[in-house]
Amino acid sequence: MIYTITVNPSIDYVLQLKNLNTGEVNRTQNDVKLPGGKGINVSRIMKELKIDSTALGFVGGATGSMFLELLAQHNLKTAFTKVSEDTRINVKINAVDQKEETEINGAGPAITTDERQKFIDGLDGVGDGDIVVMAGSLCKNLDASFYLDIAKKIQAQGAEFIIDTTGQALLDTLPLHPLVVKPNHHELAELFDVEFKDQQEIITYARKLLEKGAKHVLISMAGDGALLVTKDKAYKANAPKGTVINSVGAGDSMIAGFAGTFMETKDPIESFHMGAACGSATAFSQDIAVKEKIDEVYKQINITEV
Ligand SMILES: Nc1ncnc2c1ncn2[C@@H]1O[C@H](COP(=O)(O)OP(=O)(O)OP(=O)(O)O)[C@@H](O)[C@H]1O
Ligand SMILES: O=P(O)(O)OC[C@@]1(O)O[C@H](CO)[C@@H](O)[C@@H]1O
Repeated sequence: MIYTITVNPSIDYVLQLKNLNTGEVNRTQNDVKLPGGKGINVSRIMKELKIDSTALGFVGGATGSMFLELLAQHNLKTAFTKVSEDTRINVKINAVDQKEETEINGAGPAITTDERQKFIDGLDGVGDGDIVVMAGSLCKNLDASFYLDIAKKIQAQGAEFIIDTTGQALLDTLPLHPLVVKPNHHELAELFDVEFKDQQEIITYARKLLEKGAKHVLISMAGDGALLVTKDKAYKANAPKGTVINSVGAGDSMIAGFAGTFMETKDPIESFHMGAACGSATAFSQDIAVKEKIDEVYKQINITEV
């Protein structure tokens, strides 16, 4: 079984307007509310790929109830831990004429010691052969060691983990050998406090994540595609041409496509191909991509050694 952990899920309030004028009243052309959060997006893509997953995390308050209602439409298996503070609302603004996406993400609820413990105890059933995907920001009073504690616990129970987070929280988990890490190229540069001049430098720094313990390293580069870097090789997936509608969740979709395919095939290149297809398919969709879109985009992706 794959478990996804979204510590800090959200209602994603996606607003589309022609132009965003800050300091003025702006009116939307179209708006939707989606059940958001990185692990949720991973579970949603896995559902499209017919791969079973259970979504875990903290939910609370009236916004938490609405989040669960929105999520119910997707028929995912879930086991959330209830908390007393409200689930956050994240605002995503797509200014169509300006071709600009602006995101404002809430801080999310504070988690009490009891709620934290209840969540950790809920992982007792995770075991041999399971994969746990941990993705997204932590709630405001959870320290960076939260992911590390989970990784240690589920590993002791025989499961593997994938982590999609940034900064020190990511670096701390590398000695535990995560199955996959997927920083985007900006996050990779920040990790090492460098600026990349070319693709070769990105590959060099991605390899440092392998040296520190990651089993597979993907680097996503939005409209420039993605890289899969192994000890002695590197592969590039192109980003097919298409109309970008809402790229929120493209990175999560890539992780879902990679992890789901890897669990079934153990073939990193085929998994990368599917990951890239899911990422671009989501960028070309209003919401997280559906299977038909993924299949269409898959045929337009080429994986080349670089
Ligand atoms: N404009 C685009 N055109 C085509 N493919 C795209 C585009 N944006 C994203 N993708 C695909 O999706 C992958 C993941 O996107 P991106 O690099 O934006 O991830 P991210 O920064 O983790 O995003 P997020 O946090 O919003 O999920 C890219 O590597 C690429 O394959
Ligand atoms: O604030 P975080 O946890 O880093 O990111 C949360 C978020 O931006 O990530 C998803 C897209 O990747 C969205 O569904 C959600 O709103």
